[in-house]
Amino acid sequence: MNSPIIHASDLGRTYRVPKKRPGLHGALQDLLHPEYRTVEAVGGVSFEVLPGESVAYLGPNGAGKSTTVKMLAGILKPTQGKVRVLGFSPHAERQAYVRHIGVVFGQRTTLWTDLAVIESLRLLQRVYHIPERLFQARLAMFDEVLDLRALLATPARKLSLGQRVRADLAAALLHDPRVVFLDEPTIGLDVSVKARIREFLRRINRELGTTLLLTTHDLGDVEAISGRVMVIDRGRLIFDGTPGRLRSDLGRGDRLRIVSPHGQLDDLNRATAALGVSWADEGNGRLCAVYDARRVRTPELVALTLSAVPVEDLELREASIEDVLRELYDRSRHD
Ligand SMILES: Nc1ncnc2c1ncn2[C@@H]1O[C@H](COP(=O)(O)OP(=O)(O)OP(=O)(O)O)[C@@H](O)[C@H]1O
Repeated sequence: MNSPIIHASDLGRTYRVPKKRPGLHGALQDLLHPEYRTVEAVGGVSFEVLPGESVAYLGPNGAGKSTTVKMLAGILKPTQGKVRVLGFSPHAERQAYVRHIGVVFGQRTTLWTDLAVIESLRLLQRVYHIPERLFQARLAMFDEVLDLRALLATPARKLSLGQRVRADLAAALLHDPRVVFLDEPTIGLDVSVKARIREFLRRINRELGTTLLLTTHDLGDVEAISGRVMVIDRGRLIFDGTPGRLRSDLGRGDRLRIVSPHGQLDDLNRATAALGVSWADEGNGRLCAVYDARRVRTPELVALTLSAVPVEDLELREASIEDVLRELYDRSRHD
């Protein structure tokens, strides 16, 4: 049995932020006698990650995702709990630790902005003592999916966002790290670059066994890359499981939509009342039932619907991960 390579136990982080007092007098007071309040970004999360896993770390804006990634990557020191990755304490042993991990931030580059991409990669080759043969082999592999060669001579500051993220991925993975943390790697990218990056991450996870932990707001990333989803909200873990379990645990939100210009809402509601399903009129002869496929058998619902009204067209849609997450966030906010 594989033992975990990431251990987070009651891991938390607060920030001290200066209070702002109103008016000119307040501004002067802030300057002379600053007062602080404490903001809890991550309130104590516990999880473990096995080698070779690909984990999506999801949550609404401000949930604490980036803060967690920064603590895992050794950039931020936790204010609570414990974290160990690959046997290292990331912040305390940062210098030795960074040789074993890769970090990619979609929103900012880790390349030297004035250097041509190849010069940055050559510098990293020296930092990580990568033999020339291996360096060339890795470049060739990256080039296959990321189409890197075309970018090598360009300084990072002149790259488009999509080109820059591709170069950043190459830089973060050059030393063949065992774990890679990615904070919104596909943010702002067009569909074709996104597809390329997803393919690349899938390959390094499947073929090289690289462990991935990525934050994203793009559920396409989750479907394409991750076998496990962790959801954080207001600094707390509210879900940890497979994308399939995320859907089945929260199966509500499945939809049956019909086109029935002559169908009566009352007839439909009467026919499906025993199942506890009610219908909404969406206009133009379209009628929709939102139901929970764990409780209601879809074939039975369809049969009752077809016997109640004349149906011209029928469409079934499973709850998407997006629907499910929305419900999860709503539920967590009302707890
Ligand atoms: N340097 C900082 N100083 C003060 N507060 C901060 C700092 N960084 C983050 N926070 C606060 O901590 C909380 C969590 O922020 P974090 O960036 O980790 O969330 P996130 O889930 O990554 O959000 P997003 O999806 O918007 O990127 C937020 O309330 C944020 O305002």
